[in-house]
Amino acid sequence: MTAHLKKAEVHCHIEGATPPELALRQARKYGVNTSAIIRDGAYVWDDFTSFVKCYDSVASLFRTEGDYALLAETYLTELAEAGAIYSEIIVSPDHGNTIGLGADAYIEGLAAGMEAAKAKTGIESRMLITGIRHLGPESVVSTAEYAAALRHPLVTGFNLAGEERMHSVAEFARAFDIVRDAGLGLTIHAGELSGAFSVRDALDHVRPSRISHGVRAIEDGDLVKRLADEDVVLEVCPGSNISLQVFPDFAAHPLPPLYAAGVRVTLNSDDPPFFHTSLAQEYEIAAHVMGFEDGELNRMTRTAIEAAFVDEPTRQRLLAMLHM
Ligand SMILES: Nc1ncnc2[nH]cnc12
Ligand SMILES: [Zn+2]
Repeated sequence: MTAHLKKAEVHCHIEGATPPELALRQARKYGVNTSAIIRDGAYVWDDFTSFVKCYDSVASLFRTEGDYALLAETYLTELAEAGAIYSEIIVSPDHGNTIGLGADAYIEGLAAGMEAAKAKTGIESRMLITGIRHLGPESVVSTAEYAAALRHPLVTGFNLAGEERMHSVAEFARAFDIVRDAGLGLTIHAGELSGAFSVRDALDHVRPSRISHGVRAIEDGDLVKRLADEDVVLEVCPGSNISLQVFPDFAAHPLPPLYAAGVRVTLNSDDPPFFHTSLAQEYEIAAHVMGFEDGELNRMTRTAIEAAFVDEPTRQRLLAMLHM
């Protein structure tokens, strides 16, 4: 059992955290037919491309500040009930723009939900704005410019998500330069759908402190050593990787050998209901399927706090909570 452990995660896409029941409620509110995206209470997709399509349809069910506040509050409250003290949610102002809400109202709605969850449960959270890779480098530069200018206290980082097999990392270097200069924390999806080369490219062109996934670094021993030597933190999402068939099963997942090689790793849920998981379940699988002991799981939680994009007093307060 891992229910008693304190937990933290630094990688969850907020629209991807929508419980199907909430999506159904939103669909009723807006008169949207969901038969193509939800069947028998579960999201319908069968590969990364159809996953993104389903994800975008779910995102389109959130149309007001209040809708986004409800989503953030719902997710973070449930996470806190599972023992989480900290969460970084990946947010995409592009979704706010697409639905006609606008980026500022999108961010303010999420922030209101994060504050409501904190008031109820104590959970601390931050937002990472993400560029969407398959929309291309120009779109990601605009998103980076928006993130750099925003200066919202709860927006502390930048990510690049989406179809990893499109474009080269080098094409996004300028976007990351913009947000680095603005003082945002940097992480990037790599080594999930693409191989070890994508992790090396990310390190060389973006210089992030963390990599979203990064697990396919296991294909290259020198790269694994580089990750360990350079203290790069991996945001590992085992349930997501199995659902998307990056690895055939949990027995083949590289989390244990990465950990054994001294790579700093964290446990994350990615898009929990899409991948039939939750942060609590990721801890359970790490314990009971991968064989990690409580002390090792606590070390992953500590790594998440150490690598979190928060100010130092907040980090010290969260680290102290791990000892309580
Ligand atoms: N697992 C994932 N990989 C890349 N982009 C995403 N967007 C939402 N979930 C994602
Ligand atoms: Zn992700």
